Amino acid sequence: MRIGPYALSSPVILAPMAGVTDLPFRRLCRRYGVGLAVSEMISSRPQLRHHRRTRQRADHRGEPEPRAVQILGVDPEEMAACARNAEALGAQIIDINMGCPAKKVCRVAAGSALLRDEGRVAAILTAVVQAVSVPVTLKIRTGWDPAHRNAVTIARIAEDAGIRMLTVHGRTRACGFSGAAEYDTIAAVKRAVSIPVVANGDIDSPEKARRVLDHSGADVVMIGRAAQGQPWLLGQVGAYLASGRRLSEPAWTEKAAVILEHVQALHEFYGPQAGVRIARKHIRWYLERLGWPAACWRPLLQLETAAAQHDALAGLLQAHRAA
Ligand SMILES: Cc1cc2nc3c(=O)[nH]c(=O)nc-3n(C[C@H](O)[C@H](O)[C@H](O)COP(=O)(O)O)c2cc1C
Repeated sequence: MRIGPYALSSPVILAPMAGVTDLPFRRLCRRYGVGLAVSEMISSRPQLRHHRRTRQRADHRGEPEPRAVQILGVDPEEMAACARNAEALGAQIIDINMGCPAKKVCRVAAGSALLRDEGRVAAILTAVVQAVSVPVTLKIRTGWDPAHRNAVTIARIAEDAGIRMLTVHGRTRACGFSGAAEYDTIAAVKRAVSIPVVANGDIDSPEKARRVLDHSGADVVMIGRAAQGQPWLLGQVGAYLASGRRLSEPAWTEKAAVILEHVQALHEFYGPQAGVRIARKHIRWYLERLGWPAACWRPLLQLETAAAQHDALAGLLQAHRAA
């Protein structure tokens, strides 16, 4: 599948997740072969443009092409300026977030709240597409609530505005993350437009990815939470979709090396203080996925310095290997 000049190397895309899909995690996931890894969202508010956090989110050093940056906002001109800035910083794809359900985002009518204002959706998409020379993509939910599933209308607006790929998370804003994602609306979107459609929501195994693509007719899948604590899953899904072949689990030594490398990369990227804090949730996800009891990893989450966190984790992994 292509997004403008870029042919995706895999039918799997890593979902943007604020607080998770930073540069260290995206690099790791790219190594396991995802076709695209979208950055955490960047607010279009001008006063945040030069904020340290914004610069970190737009950082793509050492990441393979195409590099995608997601932007969020309500004002067409601010969104256009934000997209131009992201392009100047090296973004090769601009993704627009109209799916975020967070209260603090929806309160200012951004994210999934925009789905209630189709006129504004058209204005934002047109302004951003005209502002940059790189492809612009869009991520939405199926609608605001189950009585207002307008994803098909939004998809047509997006196609008319020049959007090059549309991701649909199979839940409404009202659903938050509860209940199961549904793929009928994604199928209806796929039938309604000719731009590539990405299916997203609750995809957590190679077989599920296959079923979702078969059911929806979507071109590729996007995976978020299932990649937490097991980035290798993305490669397993990609291989299965491409050839029907089920890759075996990575060897224990590979997993241990990846976990340590990830934690070290977080310490380097954020600096020791913030790095230790941000690494905690990843450590927990990794060790939970390995089936370790909380009593085993909880003490690790109390450690305050990068060296203590790294060494304790290395010791734990080593002890497990030797056991
Ligand atoms: C912690 C977290 C942060 C998220 N941040 C974003 C975001 O910044 N932009 C966005 O479009 N979606 C965001 N999402 C939604 C995901 O991209 C995705 O649509 C959702 O998790 C459903 O996919 P999944 O079931 O594979 O996780 C976030 C989800 C989670 C769990």
